[in-house]
Amino acid sequence: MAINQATATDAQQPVSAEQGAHLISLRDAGKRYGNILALQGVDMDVDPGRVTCVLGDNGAGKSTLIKIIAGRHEHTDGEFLIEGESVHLRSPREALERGIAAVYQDLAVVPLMPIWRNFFLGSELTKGFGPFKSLDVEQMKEITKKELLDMGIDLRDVDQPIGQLSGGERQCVAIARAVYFGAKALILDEPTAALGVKQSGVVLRYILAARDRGLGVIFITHNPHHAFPVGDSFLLLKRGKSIGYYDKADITLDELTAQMAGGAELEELAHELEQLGGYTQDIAVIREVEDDIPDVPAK
Ligand SMILES: Nc1ncnc2c1ncn2[C@@H]1O[C@H](COP(=O)(O)OP(=O)(O)OP(=O)(O)O)[C@@H](O)[C@H]1O
Repeated sequence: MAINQATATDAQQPVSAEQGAHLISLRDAGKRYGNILALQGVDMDVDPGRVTCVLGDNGAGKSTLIKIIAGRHEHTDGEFLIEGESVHLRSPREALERGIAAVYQDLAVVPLMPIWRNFFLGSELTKGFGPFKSLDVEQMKEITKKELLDMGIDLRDVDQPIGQLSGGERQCVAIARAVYFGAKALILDEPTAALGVKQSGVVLRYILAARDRGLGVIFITHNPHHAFPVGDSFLLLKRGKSIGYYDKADITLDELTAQMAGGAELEELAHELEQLGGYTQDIAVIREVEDDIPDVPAK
């Protein structure tokens, strides 16, 4: 199997603030918690209008990576650059001020509040002055409706409680919200992990919509079948280390799946089982389950 590992683009070139710099770059980046090395040697780039996928199993280091980029934990090794400037983010607010928004799996929504209220939560529009100041409900409803429609999300009624939406729809509202509030980079933390095939397809479509709006999207997932159709580049993590960084042109879905499943480990297991009494069929079944590709709706 020939896999061309992409050199982390321009990895060694000096990037001085600015022109031609990537929106986000990590160079040999890592994170230590005391003696524990949670993440090491990560090179990746995020660019406007592109989807960078981060794949890895449990404990691979995905959460640690998000925490660094979203400003929740400072990196301890290597470099983190935003538009060419080397940074150490100290809070999610700092990340937001630099245009990096994160949408987490357990979305912070108020289920009983209407969709429009959740859309503007913490950034409510007001009208009038002084004692006559009040929430501009009509405008907030109108903007919510328009922004959702612009992303291709047609919800009948923005007045309904957000808790009545499906998990996938809620993720989509969060994506539209980040786009409206001017995010340049959007981190999506396993947005399809808890969803069925159909809902996952819906979320994947909005990932592409955010990309088409010019955002640099970082899509965290453990599912290569979700990553491959929407991704432009793929960072593979395993036990806190980068095991590959590929451009789409340099890897196929089968190769990505094999890398994720630990192709070599599976072969070894097949060999061992065979010696124990020929259970190679079990391996075939494992592979079939892994090949269960969900439908991704056309853009
Ligand atoms: N605060 C911490 N202190 C010490 N070790 C940590 C801390 N956070 C993460 N780790 C360790 O770093 C490694 C990577 O963990 P991380 O949570 O980033 O993986 P993950 O890919 O997000 O896994 P999962 O999908 O299971 O959430 C693990 O070995 C974990 O035990």
